[in-house]
Amino acid sequence: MLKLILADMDVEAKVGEVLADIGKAKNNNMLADEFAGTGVGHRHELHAEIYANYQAALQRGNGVDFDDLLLKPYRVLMSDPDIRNQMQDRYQHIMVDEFQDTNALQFELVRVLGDVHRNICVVGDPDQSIYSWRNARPENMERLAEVLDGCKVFELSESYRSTKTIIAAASGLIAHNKRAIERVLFTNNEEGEPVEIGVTEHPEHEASVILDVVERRVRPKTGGDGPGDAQLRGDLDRFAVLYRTNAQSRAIETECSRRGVQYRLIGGVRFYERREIKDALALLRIVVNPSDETSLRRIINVPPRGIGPATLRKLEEYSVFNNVSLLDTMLLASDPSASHQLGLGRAALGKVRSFADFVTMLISNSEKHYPSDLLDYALKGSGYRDWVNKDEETRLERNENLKELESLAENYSSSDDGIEPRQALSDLLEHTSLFANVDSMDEGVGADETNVAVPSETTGAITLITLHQAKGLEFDTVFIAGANEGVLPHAMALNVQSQDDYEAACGEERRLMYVGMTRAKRNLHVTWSLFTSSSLYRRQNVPSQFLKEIPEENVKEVEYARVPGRSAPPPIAFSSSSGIAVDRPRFSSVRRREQREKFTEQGIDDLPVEMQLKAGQRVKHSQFGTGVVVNSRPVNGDLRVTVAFSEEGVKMLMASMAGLEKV
Ligand SMILES: Nc1ncnc2c1ncn2[C@@H]1O[C@H](COP(=O)(O)OP(=O)(O)OP(=O)(O)O)[C@@H](O)[C@H]1O
Repeated sequence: MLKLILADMDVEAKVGEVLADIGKAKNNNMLADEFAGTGVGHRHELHAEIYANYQAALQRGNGVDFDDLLLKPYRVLMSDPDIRNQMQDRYQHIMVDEFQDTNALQFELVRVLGDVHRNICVVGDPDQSIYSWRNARPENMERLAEVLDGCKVFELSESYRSTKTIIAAASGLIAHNKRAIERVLFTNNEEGEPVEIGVTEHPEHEASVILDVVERRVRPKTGGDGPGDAQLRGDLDRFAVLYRTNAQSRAIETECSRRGVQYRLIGGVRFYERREIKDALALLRIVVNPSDETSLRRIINVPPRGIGPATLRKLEEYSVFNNVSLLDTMLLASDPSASHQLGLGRAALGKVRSFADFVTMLISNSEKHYPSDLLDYALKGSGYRDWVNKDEETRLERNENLKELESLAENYSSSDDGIEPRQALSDLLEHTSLFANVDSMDEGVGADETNVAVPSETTGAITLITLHQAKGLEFDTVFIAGANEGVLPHAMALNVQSQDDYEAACGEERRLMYVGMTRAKRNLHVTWSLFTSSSLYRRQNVPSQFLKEIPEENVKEVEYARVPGRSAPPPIAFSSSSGIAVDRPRFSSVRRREQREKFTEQGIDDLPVEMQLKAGQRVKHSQFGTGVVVNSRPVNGDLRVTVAFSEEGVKMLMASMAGLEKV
């Protein structure tokens, strides 16, 4: 929808940036005109204008976005005392978990709803705040204590989950963040094993190392035939592999498949994000809300029915110019003067009319037919079912998914409880909307056109999950994979404008690592890889800066691959299939300290020639253009460079990833 608005306005703006600004404004309780007044400059004015047009388009389509689901009720509560009283009376006790991840508007909603009875109980941990990019405000915890008179604060400092060593390791890491409250966790659990930090060759090798550890742990003392053994499969539930980005699951998935180890991929393509489910629900949504243009656009030419982009464009132009809905515009196709008005030829008009007639027929039938019959008819009548069946490769999976949706629709298809068919359809769609967006926050989630098989939610499988999604969960053994600089912390946190931005962004990445580490009950393994791949053209990685922040007395280092420049020979006995490590005795503390000091004290002259960028050096960047190095500092074998670009201003970059050319 936003792309269309930008095209109509004939302006160039980045969709992601505009949506982020609109979301931020809404989460901070600002309508478009209020947002306009909060800043200056061309970009701000443009985004404010786009926000206003976006809101008008939502209203035309009788729709709201997710942020409106907070903003609109809040505005109603604040402007209508009757509704406010009613709601305050209905919710006499309010409990909120993960309060550190609430935004400004959620805070206000809780405060207003609980203002009469004042029975508010919230739980949260500012050290686990990982959603600032969704406008979360960890300081809401302290603010609530300030605004609620007589509020009692209970410190929950005892961990019942993890071993002493894991708690100490995670606490040592998070102590590197600037924190408003320095919470000290303790546990009465056992001391436990040291946290294992393993260096591997490349992601495939890393996956292999992880699976080796799993296999060793689940292998029975006597009998059995490896993890394929039924008795052992239950064991696999105790393991989880955590990673920063969805894309990282590839290597681990492949290795699991290769070894026949069951895995459960969390955050892959979920049921409601699968293409056929979205298409089927779009058909039903138009029936309930004929002005829902997003849904109409989704299936107007799915399956292909000859209403191509050029025809759609003309329909949309007419719709926007005359301020009528897209479906109403399509219905004009029956009018004798339509060809002239819409600027469409006879063939195109016929196709538009035919589909518009089909949709109106569905709408009228929704008065008398319950959702399961209606869905069946919609899929057949629209040609969708035949279209799905044409694709040999995917038809089984897609039909199974549609069948599952029909089973759900059946739950809403009985006249026994006196609910009318149209109301039943609304109820069904409301149910699906709630589940369709639960926590689908992470990058990479929601692939649309190609469904990836998601292993069933059975027991007996390793969990593969992003760090963000692992929040709140716990496992006996946790692997944090890909602990490389640029991955964790993510490159986005490294390539920022200023030291303050860097500290804020890296602080959040550190909290993410902290969340990951505290998911482990007994064993924690953190791995990183020396190279980006096994190919000849691979690039060298740098270990995550977080690794050296974990107190060394809680760590055991294992070299599954030889680290260049380290004098000690790698204590590895490679098996024929993969690198099964023979544990290396720990460095003595003195030697380790010497090594670290050497590492951090490395000067610019020790770096590869192309990375030796000193103040005053002119450089060129593919995106930011030319600039001058203002400052540079070696960090962990890499170089943090501050560059003043003539067009784009000052940016802080990591030399290994920025691709800076000396000019
Ligand atoms: N009082 C208790 N006695 C024994 N075990 C407990 C107690 N409280 C919690 N646990 C156990 O400790 C573990 C962590 O508890 P819980 O998930 O409630 O913590 P949490 O504070 O929500 O953690 P996080 O926010 O880090 O996910 C669980 O396995 C839980 O069963």
